[in-house]
Amino acid sequence: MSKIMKETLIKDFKGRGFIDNEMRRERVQVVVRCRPLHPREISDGRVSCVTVDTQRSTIQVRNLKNPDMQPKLFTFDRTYGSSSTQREIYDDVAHSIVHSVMCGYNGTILAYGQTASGKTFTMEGLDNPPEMRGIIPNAFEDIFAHIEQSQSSDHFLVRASYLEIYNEEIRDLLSQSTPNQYRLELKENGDAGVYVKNLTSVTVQSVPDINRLLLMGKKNRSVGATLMNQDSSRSHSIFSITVETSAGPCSEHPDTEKSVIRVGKLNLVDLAGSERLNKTGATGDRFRELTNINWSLSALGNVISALVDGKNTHIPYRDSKLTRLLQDSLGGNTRTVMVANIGPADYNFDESISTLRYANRAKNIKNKPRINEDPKDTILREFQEEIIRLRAQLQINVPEPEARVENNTEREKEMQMYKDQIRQNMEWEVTHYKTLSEQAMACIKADLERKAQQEMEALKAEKERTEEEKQKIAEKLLQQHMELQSHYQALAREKEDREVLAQKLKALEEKLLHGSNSVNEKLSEKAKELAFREQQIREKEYLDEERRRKIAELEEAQLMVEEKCNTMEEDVEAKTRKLKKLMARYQQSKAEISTLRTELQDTIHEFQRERADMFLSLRSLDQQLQLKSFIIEKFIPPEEISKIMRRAIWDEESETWILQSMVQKVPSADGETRVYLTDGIDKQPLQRPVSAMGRNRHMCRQAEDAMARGDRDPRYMMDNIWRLELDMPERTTYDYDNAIDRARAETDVELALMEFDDESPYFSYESNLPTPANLPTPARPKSARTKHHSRPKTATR
Ligand SMILES: Nc1ncnc2c1ncn2[C@@H]1O[C@H](COP(=O)(O)OP(=O)(O)OP(=O)(O)O)[C@@H](O)[C@H]1O
Repeated sequence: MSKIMKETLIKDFKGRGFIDNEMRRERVQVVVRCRPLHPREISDGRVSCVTVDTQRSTIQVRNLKNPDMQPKLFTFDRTYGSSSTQREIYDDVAHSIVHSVMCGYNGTILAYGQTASGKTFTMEGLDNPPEMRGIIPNAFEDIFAHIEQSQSSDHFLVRASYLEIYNEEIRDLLSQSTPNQYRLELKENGDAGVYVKNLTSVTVQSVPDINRLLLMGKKNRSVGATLMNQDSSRSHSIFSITVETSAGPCSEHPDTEKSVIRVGKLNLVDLAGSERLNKTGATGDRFRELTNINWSLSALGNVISALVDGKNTHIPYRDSKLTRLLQDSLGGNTRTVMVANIGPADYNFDESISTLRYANRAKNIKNKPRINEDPKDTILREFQEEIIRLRAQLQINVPEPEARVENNTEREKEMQMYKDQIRQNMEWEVTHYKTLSEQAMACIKADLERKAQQEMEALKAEKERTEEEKQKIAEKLLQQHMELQSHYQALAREKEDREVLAQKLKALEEKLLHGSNSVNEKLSEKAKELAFREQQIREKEYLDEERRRKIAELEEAQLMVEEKCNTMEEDVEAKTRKLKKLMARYQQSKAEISTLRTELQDTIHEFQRERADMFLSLRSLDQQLQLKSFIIEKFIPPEEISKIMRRAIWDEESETWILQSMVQKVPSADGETRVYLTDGIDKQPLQRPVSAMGRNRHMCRQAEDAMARGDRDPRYMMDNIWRLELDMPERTTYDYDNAIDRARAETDVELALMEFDDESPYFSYESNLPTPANLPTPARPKSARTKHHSRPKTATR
């Protein structure tokens, strides 16, 4: 990031009062958006109880049921009324966070509020028309326009992931697996902090790419209809965009050979809506969803309170998956903005007040944002190194086969030249000898014949030699041809390899985005638009700041003028005015105290309501627990329960009970592995049963005893089993002559008559049924006469 950029950011945040100079800390920015009344609310005759003052960033809520009650006034960093536009919200709230993510900061934008208050509308908006798009799609456009605008030496790698927390389970919304397979675990390590193991992270190159991911994830999200919202989000969702930036040897680091890599992560969080249990009357799955939503939101509230309190050394991040995932955003190293959404309708008075209180507390959280510079294991660094390696591999010089072909043709030309010379010599000799006399000709002829004879012989010898040489040359040529062939093949293979490498290089280079590489008409237009908008935002901020400053100055000047009145009359008047002012202030303070009192009352009422809600869910959980204990007590033998309890271990990571394996393998001193059977305390070596002496097959204990008694009962003869407990089946009848059996029968009758008492809350007798004392003695069942079951008869062989 250039120095100017950094300074602008700091100035921007200081200007808004988010940065505390000494501590380098930054407040969580909190803005409130109040949506318009729904057509349904209007037709139901609902009216607005909310007044938004965008100039003073205040919001006032009146209780229309109780007009005597003082309206409640809250002040935030910014407030937006029903006429606010999506663009306005993005420019004021999200733009600077997205901007800082591009510079290597982490940023979080969080939408909070009651169900149907407009969280999803603020975060995602509508697809069409484009002006209705929310923070998430606008952030996509902004990120890619920033990349487009940056210098060509800068490289970027953009990745996206999308998850939801549904019923305290983390689900990967970009996974191709079926819903049951995409539940993920949370992990923590020093460098990465809290992260989700195996979460799908997709590299994206353009706005349409990332929009496709958002659409895909939205299809997988858990939504359902509630009384207030047809498409209510039943889970908290987090869309994360990680931008890795390689800034190249820049003005800040001129001597570095390697470029500096910065990693910024933007979390776009759409929380599930809070709802009162007793207001919705939800049952079944909806009840479970709602309990989990309220649970995690109250865990978030507890984290906010603990952070704001300042005295708390323990912040309960581990209470829910949501708070663990937002650990860095609340009190960590992230720039955070919370958008609290409310509905204006009078019947939502309680919920709106509760949301505003929640947001008011969050205003005081302080974070310590820092740039993530050169963190370990960045994917961008890996890609850059791989690209350098591939380029080097592709640049190795390979001699081209054409050169060899050229050599061959030159040799052929030389041969042709020699042939031409010999032919010319011969032609000259023939024309010279034609001019001589006959005698001389005879002499010459004889001489020539002799010479010819000699030459013939010499030629014959030469021919033979040439034949041999020709043979050798042919062999050599063949060998050369084969060599050439294999060389061509090697070259073809090399060419293929190079093509593969080039493709790999192209794919890698395409994943990296460059400032000027990605120039295309549309994007350039977008970049221009972005620059223009940025200018507008700055101007708007400057004007806002100016306006605030002028109001303060005028107020101050007014006071000064009043104080400077010289004449007595003026003095008296001024003093009277001052007195009036003091009186007004006194009245105001009095009113404030009474407001605080009513607020305290409200808080107590709210607390009582929340307690009632909690009690309701606790009771339901307690009932379920009692039912399970009841089933365990009545249907599982106590020794089995204690065995399971001994073997059960609480697994911190998966937050579930797991059963220790019954078979334990322990390496012994002699290097062998012994196998033991364990019930959690005792260990018995697991061995094959010993064969009875003189027998060639294993026998059970009963068979051995029977042998010892001399009993030759044939039913043990074929026993080849480890352990055989010949337990009798459970008794199903009672023996009324036996005192214990009689008591058991009476207890069973009592249990059959018991019902769950909502008030106590314990099991009690059904009120309209007779108690066991009044019961007539049940008729003695016939089978009860038998004291014991007769042993089942074994089939004789
Ligand atoms: N500022 C707004 N302008 C116009 N319509 C809005 C605005 N805010 C919300 N709405 C409309 O209100 C309805 C509910 O909004 P939305 O689904 O965003 O609520 P939510 O808070 O996300 O609810 P839940 O928590 O149940 O998911 C939608 O039909 C949406 O279009």
